[in-house]
Amino acid sequence: MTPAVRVGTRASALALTQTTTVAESLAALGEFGYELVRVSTTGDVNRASLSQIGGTGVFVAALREALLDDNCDVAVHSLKDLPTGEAEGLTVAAVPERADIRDALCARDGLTLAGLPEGSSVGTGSPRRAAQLRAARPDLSIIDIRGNVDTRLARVAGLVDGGPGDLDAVVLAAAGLTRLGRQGLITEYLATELMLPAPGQGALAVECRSDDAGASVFAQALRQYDHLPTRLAVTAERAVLRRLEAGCTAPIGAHATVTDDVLTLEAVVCSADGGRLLRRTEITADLSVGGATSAGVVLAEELLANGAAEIAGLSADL
Ligand SMILES: NCc1[nH]cc(CCC(=O)O)c1CC(=O)O
Repeated sequence: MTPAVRVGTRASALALTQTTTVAESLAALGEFGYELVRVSTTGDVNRASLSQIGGTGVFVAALREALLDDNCDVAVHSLKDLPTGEAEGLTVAAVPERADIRDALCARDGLTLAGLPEGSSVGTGSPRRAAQLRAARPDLSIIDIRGNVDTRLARVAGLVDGGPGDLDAVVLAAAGLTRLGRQGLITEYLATELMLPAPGQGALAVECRSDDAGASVFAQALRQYDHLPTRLAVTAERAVLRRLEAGCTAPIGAHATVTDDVLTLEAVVCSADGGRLLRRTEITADLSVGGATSAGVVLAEELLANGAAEIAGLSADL
């Protein structure tokens, strides 16, 4: 009997549902058992504003340490929380098929974004969401919020029982809400024309030690679980972020779609106040990881050539 594969996860409700789905799929593909190893991360423990904790990878570092210390065999991350740099000794061995990429509005009284009265308060901790909200609705008051999905939902007046209800709406990733069974609270799926998601939003990454990526009991299952169109899309999106030398809290959105013959990549760079949005598209027929990376780099350079660094306060040079 093969020993159970140890699957590292954050301990939040969202992480646990995501990880359980991944672990079940892998275990079924590879015919092995699994156990969950819960790891708490700086992002979970520290309640300060995400922009304040700063740095990339607040949700990820402890999981990576657990892998490197051999406390688990694979780790499951939300791909959008994964820093774009390589992690020494570790490999993203599978990117499963992506869920809904959109951001979602959860508002009081079933309101949509257009229907929110003038001056309404909308909570988000994401500079990218804040800037695009301000661009669409300059009259709104955007409130910086933190906490897990249920804590944020509880801030909306009358949305869930017993919450403080001090806001008119919050914006969250549709994928996270759906994974938690909270999709019924979504009052509008925000169109990507209005709100480009974070690079990697709605996708997961399964990471393992590079030594195990080729030959371990679970390596074959990871290869089968990898979904190439999703991997190409997130590779292109993350290449934009990487070339712009920006992290997951930068006011940058990116979204790629992959059909049988082309990859279409869109990206937006925003000023914090939403006054300037620079948005461009790049298309490539090279459906390889290298081709997806190049598309992201080319698009980032076009954004830089049009003032992206100044608009978003980035330090990247052309
Ligand atoms: N930064 C936290 C985070 N990381 C991944 C998700 C949602 C699920 C996803 O995008 O895959 C969330 C919550 C949110 O942004 O609403």
